[in-house]
Amino acid sequence: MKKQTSIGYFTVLAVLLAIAMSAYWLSAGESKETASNIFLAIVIAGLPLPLWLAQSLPLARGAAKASKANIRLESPEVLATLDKINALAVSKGGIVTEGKPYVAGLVPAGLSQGTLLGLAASAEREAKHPFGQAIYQAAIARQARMQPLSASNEIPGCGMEALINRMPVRVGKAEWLLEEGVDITADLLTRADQIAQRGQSTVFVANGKYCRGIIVLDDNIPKETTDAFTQLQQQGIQIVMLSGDSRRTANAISKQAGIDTARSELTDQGKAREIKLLQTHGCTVAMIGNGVRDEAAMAEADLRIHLGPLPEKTGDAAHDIDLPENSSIVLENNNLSDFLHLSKLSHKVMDIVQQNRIVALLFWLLLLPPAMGLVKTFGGPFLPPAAALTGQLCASLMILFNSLRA
Ligand SMILES: Nc1ncnc2c1ncn2[C@@H]1O[C@H](COP(=O)(O)OP(=O)(O)OP(=O)(O)O)[C@@H](O)[C@H]1O
Ligand SMILES: [Cu+]
Repeated sequence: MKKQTSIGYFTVLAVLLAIAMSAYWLSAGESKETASNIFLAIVIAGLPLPLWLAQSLPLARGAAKASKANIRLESPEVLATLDKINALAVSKGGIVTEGKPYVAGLVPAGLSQGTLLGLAASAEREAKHPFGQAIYQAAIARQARMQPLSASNEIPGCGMEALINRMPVRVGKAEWLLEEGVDITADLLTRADQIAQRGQSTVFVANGKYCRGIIVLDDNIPKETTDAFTQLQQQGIQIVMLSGDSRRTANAISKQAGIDTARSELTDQGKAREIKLLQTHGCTVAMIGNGVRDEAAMAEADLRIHLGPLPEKTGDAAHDIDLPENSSIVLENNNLSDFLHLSKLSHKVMDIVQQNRIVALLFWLLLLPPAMGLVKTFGGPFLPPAAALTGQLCASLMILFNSLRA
């Protein structure tokens, strides 16, 4: 958008300059015909067509290349922003990790493992959070005995509460259970800390006021993901993980994944604040988020990246590409290394834009002074409009061919 208005400015300037100079030469005794030629030559030489092509051609070329690699861009201008990105914010679940958590251990307190799992799964039956779903699936796989629930309520960022046998059963993070008045023994809290230091997540299960144990959840970190992080860091992009999980778990995972900074125990709004904080520190931030809970943070980021294929088309052809959650970039191959390739492409494209702008500038410097009559003051001719046109075409062609290298 900004580019568009500056193109408009340059056009107005060229016309004003043309009027002023032809009026000047008319008053200096030149014929009307010469004056109108001067007017034409200045307008043609001053038109910002090459300057406009300088950016739009390489960007369009880059966007076409990206599209071939199954990378959808909101607009080609996304590449210009991407060139400036120096921080990448990522969510933990589903971005750093595979996003397929599984129950990796049970730490019951005074009951059997099966009973603990069955109790938690009974509460998690309708859970949306991947942890809840993993617990429910594990209980089915292990044929743990489940009880009917009369009501349940999932509290985002905290856990699940359900009414089972007229008793409130809660499954979630320790801080939340403690707030709800649940007693958690120091021993269990220590166990959870030790588990978290391995990069696993823990959720506590409470029946009424009593904590019945811990469920340990694990989620793999794909090697391709850590490789992509390393290479992005080599390109000068710092990786920041934003997580709702505990500090110990988040720190351990970020260490395993080779991530620079981890921010943990964050709410939706907390994640959004972290993005703003990065920006006030001078960072241009891209974010790869995960689902509805990251929408607030995504909205703050300079670039919003969606990892994974586009949702099925609903059949209305009104929008040719309907990017989810206002994404700027969709990596349809669900591959983080595509972001790396796109980032490299953006640097190449913007280098070419820079060269093109120099070409456009040089031709201006070459054409405008003679068109204005600078050579005439030294006894030479005015620049004929046809020569101005040839010069502009020449600049545009040079820019076109240079842009093909993108
Ligand atoms: N249905 C649930 N069952 C059990 N625990 C839950 C549930 N929903 C949330 N929690 C607890 O709340 C914590 C925070 O959840 P949140 O969705 O904010 O982050 P996360 O999924 O752990 O991490 P990230 O945001 O990095 O992917 C979880 O780590 C978990 O302990
Ligand atoms: Cu920074």
